[in-house]
Amino acid sequence: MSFASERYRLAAEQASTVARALPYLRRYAGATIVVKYGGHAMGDDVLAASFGRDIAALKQVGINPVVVHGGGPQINTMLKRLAIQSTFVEGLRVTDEAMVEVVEMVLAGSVNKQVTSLITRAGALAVGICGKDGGLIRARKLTRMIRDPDSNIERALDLGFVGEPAQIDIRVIHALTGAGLIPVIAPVGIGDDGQTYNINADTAASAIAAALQAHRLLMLTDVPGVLDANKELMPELTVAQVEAGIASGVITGGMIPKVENCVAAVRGGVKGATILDGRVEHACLLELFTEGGVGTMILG
Ligand SMILES: Nc1ncnc2c1ncn2[C@@H]1O[C@H](COP(=O)(O)OP(=O)(O)O)[C@@H](O)[C@H]1O
Ligand SMILES: CC(=O)N[C@@H](CCC(=O)OP(=O)(O)O)C(=O)O
Repeated sequence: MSFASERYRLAAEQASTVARALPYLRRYAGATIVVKYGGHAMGDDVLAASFGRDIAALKQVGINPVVVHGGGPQINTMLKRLAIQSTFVEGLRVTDEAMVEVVEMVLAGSVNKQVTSLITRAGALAVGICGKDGGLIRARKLTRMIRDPDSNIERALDLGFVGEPAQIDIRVIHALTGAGLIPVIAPVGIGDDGQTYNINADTAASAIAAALQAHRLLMLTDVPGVLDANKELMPELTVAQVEAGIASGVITGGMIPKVENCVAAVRGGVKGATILDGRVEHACLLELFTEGGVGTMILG
């Protein structure tokens, strides 16, 4: 093959990739996409760099990504160094006064700046904030009820300074996106009394996506999506199917709050919430720029 025809072949290949992406670029032009980036995915440098490039690429093609990150494993590492024991109830970290200080330091400090740097290094401008900034997440103490299996009596569990979003003020997000910047949000909220609250990152992402009336919520995790009893990926789930999956014990553990937060997002007006594999390079682009997507979409 001559040099000229090889040059045309390569160019045709590249052009057809662009042509295939065009309908999706049109579909998502100007759309807000909230991406929840979990702490597990951050451990791998190659994947982390790929995540940063994907978010920067979304911005560069006229989409408005808003990143909400976790950092559970990073908090664990710091607590271990400080010799502080940590316990979880139904996937939530019981957070006392000493611990909430560490949680804020790690989430709103090192992790937030790490995620911001990933995106900025990829050529877009990201700004790291937490739920306290601009009054973004007003939180209230979360109370969890559990039923004693022996007595069948329900009682409230005290999780300490674990919060849930009471009110979301999106002005700071609009101020950033309006200036061409990408908000990167740590899930730490502020109570009416100024108290710092530790908020599960999936819950924060869902509440922010609903408040923004986002086009899509993408939850990056460490499985391909929601799997059925045969461990097969379920590409779509209705709210009724989610409820059935939990009732039958097919959806368990950390996947329960994840699907519930997706349901809350779609009920709150988000068009589609997807759980997808953050261990796959370019997971966000694969989900958004292909017809079927790759993960499990929870439909309203
Ligand atoms: N039906 C299911 N499909 C997929 N994963 C499930 C299912 N039921 C339970 N899981 C578990 O949920 C986990 C994801 O939740 P979690 O560990 O809390 O995620 P993250 O740390 O990303 O927030 C998976 O690693 C898997 O072990
Ligand atoms: C209340 C609560 O459990 N908060 C979480 C916040 C971080 C988080 O959710 O991080 P991942 O998404 O990486 O799991 C925690 O303390 O670990």
